[in-house]
Amino acid sequence: MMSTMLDYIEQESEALTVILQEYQQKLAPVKAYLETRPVNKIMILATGSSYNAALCARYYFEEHFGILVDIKEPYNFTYYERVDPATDMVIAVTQSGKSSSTLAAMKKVQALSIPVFCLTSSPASPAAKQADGILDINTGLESVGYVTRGFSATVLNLLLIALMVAENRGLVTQAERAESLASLKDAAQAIPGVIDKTNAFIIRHRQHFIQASRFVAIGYGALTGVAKECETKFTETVRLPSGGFELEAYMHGPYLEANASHTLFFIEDRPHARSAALRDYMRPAVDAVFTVTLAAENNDENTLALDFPLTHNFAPLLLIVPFQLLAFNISAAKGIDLSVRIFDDFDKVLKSKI
Ligand SMILES: O=P(O)(O)OC[C@H]1O[C@](O)(CO)[C@@H](O)[C@@H]1O
Repeated sequence: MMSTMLDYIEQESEALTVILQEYQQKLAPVKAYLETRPVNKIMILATGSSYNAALCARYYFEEHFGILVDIKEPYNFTYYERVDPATDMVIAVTQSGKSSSTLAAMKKVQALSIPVFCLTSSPASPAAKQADGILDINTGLESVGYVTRGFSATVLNLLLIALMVAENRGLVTQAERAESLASLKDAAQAIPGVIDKTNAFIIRHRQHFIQASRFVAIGYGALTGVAKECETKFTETVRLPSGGFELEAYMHGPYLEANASHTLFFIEDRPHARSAALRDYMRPAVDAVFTVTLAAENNDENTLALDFPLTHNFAPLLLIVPFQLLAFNISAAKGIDLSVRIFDDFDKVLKSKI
């Protein structure tokens, strides 16, 4: 039987655990490259969910270790942008390995005699073949195009690359490295519990989610990537207007569209004063505000409290799961069959995937 999006979400815990066990082999080209030069600045080329995954991981590089990261949309990079001469390493992230814009951007970098790594779920794909080093996400491809397991696995691989670069540069002690790996393992193993809590939350608010007509997710720091992936996943599956915003950016224009038909999600790794202030301000203006947080229960029925403290930069690994489940459940409740392709000739006509 064909796997569903729900099957892939349920496989995340095991998939992340395997990645943690095997990343030294799967990401070996990174280690070999680091032996040739120290890396201080990385350029990531990615689009869609892969771009969102890079947003989730970037602050572990940057805020935690001081390793600079530029994330670029491949199409604009190819036609309008240049490589910063300070760039030490280029990683193209494409789960399918078939995104044409990412492939074209890789070729532009390589034409400058700069090597490009490809982080992909498909080591036999065109982008992987084009790469100077293949970094295997180590999950295999998903038969459902609306990736979930692959998204979480991409975030984890990028976090592990950050750790490898930091280790090479002497930015992390062996004790901190071991502690970080243990924390990532704990997070992977916490996913089944997150799924249970989310299922109870979805049952509680099912009627609301089914009739909602506009979804907005708001996050800060690494959680901006979670908000953006909520936008991507809801748009792809629920197929209603859905937006994902950085907290402060939402306050500069987007809030003005709010009305009584909006459902707002606030994404928090712990109690966050600025997020709470915006939530309190917006509550009377919209249909409902929900909070998805790693903090403990607070008796608010509109809060999904995962009660699993985690450092900010690892929080996306757990906080994305409720949005993946919401996307699956709301689309199912609306009778959308995700196994039926729509716009079936899109790639053939637009050639966005080869
Ligand atoms: O990571 P990839 O395979 O380059 O895909 C990027 C994006 O393209 C899509 O597959 C749509 O074509 C999205 O679902 C995905 O986020």
